[in-house]
Amino acid sequence: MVINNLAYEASAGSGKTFMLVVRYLSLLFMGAKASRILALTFTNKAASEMQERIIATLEELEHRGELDEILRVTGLSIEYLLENRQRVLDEFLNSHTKIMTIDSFFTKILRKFSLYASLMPDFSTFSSQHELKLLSRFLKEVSITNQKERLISLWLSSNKRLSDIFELLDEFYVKFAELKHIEFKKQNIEVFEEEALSYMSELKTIVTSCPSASSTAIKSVEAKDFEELCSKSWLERESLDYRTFAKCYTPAMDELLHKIKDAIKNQNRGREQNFFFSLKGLVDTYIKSKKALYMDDNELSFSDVTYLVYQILKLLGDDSEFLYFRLDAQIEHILLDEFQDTSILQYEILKPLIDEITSGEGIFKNGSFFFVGDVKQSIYRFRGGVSALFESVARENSTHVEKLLTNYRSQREIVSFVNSVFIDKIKNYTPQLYREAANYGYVEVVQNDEVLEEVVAQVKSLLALGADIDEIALLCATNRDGSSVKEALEAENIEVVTETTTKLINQNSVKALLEYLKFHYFGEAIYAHNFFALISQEFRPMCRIDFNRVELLQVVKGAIREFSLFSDSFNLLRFLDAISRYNDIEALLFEYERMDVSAAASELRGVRVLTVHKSKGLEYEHVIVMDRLTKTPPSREAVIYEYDGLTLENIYLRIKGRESVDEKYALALLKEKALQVEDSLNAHYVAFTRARENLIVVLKSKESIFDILDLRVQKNGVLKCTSKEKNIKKEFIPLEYQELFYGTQSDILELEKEQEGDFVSINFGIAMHYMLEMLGEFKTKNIANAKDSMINKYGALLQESEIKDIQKRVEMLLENSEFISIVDGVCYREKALRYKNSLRYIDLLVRSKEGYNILDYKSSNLYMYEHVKQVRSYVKAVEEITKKSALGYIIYLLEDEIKIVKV
Ligand SMILES: Nc1ncnc2c1ncn2[C@@H]1O[C@H](COP(=O)(O)OP(=O)(O)OP(=O)(O)O)[C@@H](O)[C@H]1O
Repeated sequence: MVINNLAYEASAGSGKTFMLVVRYLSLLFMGAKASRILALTFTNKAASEMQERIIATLEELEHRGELDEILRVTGLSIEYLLENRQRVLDEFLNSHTKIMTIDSFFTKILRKFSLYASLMPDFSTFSSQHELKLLSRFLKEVSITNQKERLISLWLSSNKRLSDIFELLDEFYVKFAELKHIEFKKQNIEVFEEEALSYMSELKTIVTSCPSASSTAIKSVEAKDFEELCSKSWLERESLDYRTFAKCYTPAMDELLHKIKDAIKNQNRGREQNFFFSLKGLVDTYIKSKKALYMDDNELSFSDVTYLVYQILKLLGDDSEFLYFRLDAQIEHILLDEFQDTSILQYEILKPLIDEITSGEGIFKNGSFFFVGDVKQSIYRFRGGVSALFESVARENSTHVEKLLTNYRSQREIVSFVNSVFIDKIKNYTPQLYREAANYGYVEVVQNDEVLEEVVAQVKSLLALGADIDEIALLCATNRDGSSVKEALEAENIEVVTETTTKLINQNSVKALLEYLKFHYFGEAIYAHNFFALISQEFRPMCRIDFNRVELLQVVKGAIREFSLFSDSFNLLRFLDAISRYNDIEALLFEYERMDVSAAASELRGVRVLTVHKSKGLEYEHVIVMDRLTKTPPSREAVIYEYDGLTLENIYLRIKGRESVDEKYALALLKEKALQVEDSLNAHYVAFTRARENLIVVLKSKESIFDILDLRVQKNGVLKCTSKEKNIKKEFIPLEYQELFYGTQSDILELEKEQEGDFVSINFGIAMHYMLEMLGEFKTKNIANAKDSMINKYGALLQESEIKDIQKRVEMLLENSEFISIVDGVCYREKALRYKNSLRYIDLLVRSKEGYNILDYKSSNLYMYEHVKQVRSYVKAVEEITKKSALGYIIYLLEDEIKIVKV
């Protein structure tokens, strides 16, 4: 039976994702609505793959391993499942599913409650210039607030690059909630420096006054400044009674040694306080710059989104139920993948939702909570993932935790090899069992300092043995190594698939659709020709589509249908899903290059070259894991964060040699090093467990990243490549695709649907809106300027008579006393206009003493019913969010009258 509150903490390849899909399908078969199941992953790739896995499992249910598990979990009969499979699939494909990344989910929450953060709901998370803009704003702000000195001293005192300081600011910003309890005070560190130097001079006196002191001893106690003093190697010692000072040693020297160490320790601590004090001060400025950026440009990074959602949650305090009320109304079941990578902040945000479900007191009494993860695969500590969270969340929610003991992915040789390598390395490692049928497999550990050559030779030998090229993966440590491998393989005419080639936007079908959209937007014939070339069809003239009348998603769906672009089904589904996240055609066309969505794996050809981090959750028949091509750079992190379980206990400034004078710091450093080792072990564990049949590890003889594993050169099992029947592409069944529905803007700010045949031109409407925006205050004296701005921008698209007409309508508006009284208050104008002319959101929001007025301008009253519906939804949204009363008005600026309709 379904256990409502369940987690799987299990090793790689044991079927966690498998169980997640089983869970999802079991819920569907038991009657849960797909729109009420929230399934969160960490990457877009994982989200798309889960979606596809659900579809594929339903399509091939009778042949899938999942079937038995669904039967076990649901207690339903096989006949029932098979009879209902098509219905469940149809419902799934036609519902607003909620399978997405945790970042997208938070973005949806923020859109819904954006007014709490003084944001418009149409903020963007895509801008390619975001970091640069932030840096320039921050520097400006630093200069205005006279903090240049502070920034420079911080920069100098940490020996860091400016970009490192920037990274630190961001770290502090992300960890703001965890850092709250730690205080920093400015200190005078010179006293400690003087103190240390004066003890040093006493020490020097002792040594130099000893006639038998060696010249080395005398040189050892010379220091012209504090810095030189700190570089003395004898500071690492507990006593000076050793070779260098053998001839002049007295116990008084040790007393001085400890006094010097203490003074250095205090100086270091003071320096640390000053550093963090300055940093914290700058963090405020940094946050201010961030806020300015998202207020002015409506642009946010994902960490801003998480930060703001958290802030809203705290702001609402006990009222936070309100925040979740509307979400809860839609979410009945929560499924979380790769839970070990969840950060504390992310969990804090999810917690009220989980609490509601696990307490059984929400709207849905039968809600369920399910999460899977493997602490051994936690490799995102640098992003704030704290693996201890898994255990603590399970405890806190009284979650039933189960293990999965058998590896369903790999052959015996690989399972045994992994067990033998990690049993003594990873804490609490439980050896995995292997499937009965998995009696084969091959593992080779090969040492060759010519790593690239070896890797290419290995790939060639796999191919010669008949390996399917799409089933060979090469895992490397860095992107740069990936590029080198790619070049080396391509030089041998071996096809390669890398992250760039796997980008969705680089797939032919998607490229074609983008060209299609460009043609309809820009009107250049070249795009139309490109489109037909990419879909291998003969050119034929097309009528241009007006994006103000037809939704972007409909345009793309229309093109897929009209040109029968069904062969690349999964990529097209991914594309449809991805574009539903863009506000409008401009946002898509100007930012699609940053679209972080990868192509469906089944559609690509070549050896997969990817970093270990990117290989998480994936599996391949043949895996080659290679050593780093260059030396591992030393850790550059300036700050050490010391955690006790989930609590950030302390933070330290990394100072060279500090560990020999400060025990607390030395302990923290040790802990940090142990964690780094753990990270590396986990990364190797992830890498080795990706293989199904054959695993080859290529290592260097010196400075190998695998040194911590004590690997020995070996060959186990027999290298075999069974060439399987290639996936024959199935006929694509046209899907009735619907925009994935996350309950955000679409329900609050329903898209305006202007229909064909509007009698005034779209350009006319756009230009009129623009002029109204440019007007600023609603005063007649502003008309001339606003008109000029409008002509500047839209003059070329308008007839002279239309310009006059617009001016006349605006003048009439400003003479209308009812309008003037409605706009009496603080006015917030449509920000999305930056992206040109979007008519979708609230044109004007007026905050008055009584509440809010929402105004929507229209140049024609042909679609009054639609308009009223739309503005009503705005009113409802604003009232709900602000808890103040709101009134909606449609302002018709008609040819010869102003008509105001109150909704
Ligand atoms: N009960 C099962 N019966 C049949 N096949 C299974 C079962 N569980 C898992 N598998 C298969 O084993 C492979 C590994 O499963 P899955 O990817 O779910 O493991 P995982 O625990 O999520 O791994 P990782 O932690 O490495 O991401 C998949 O090919 C999956 O289809």
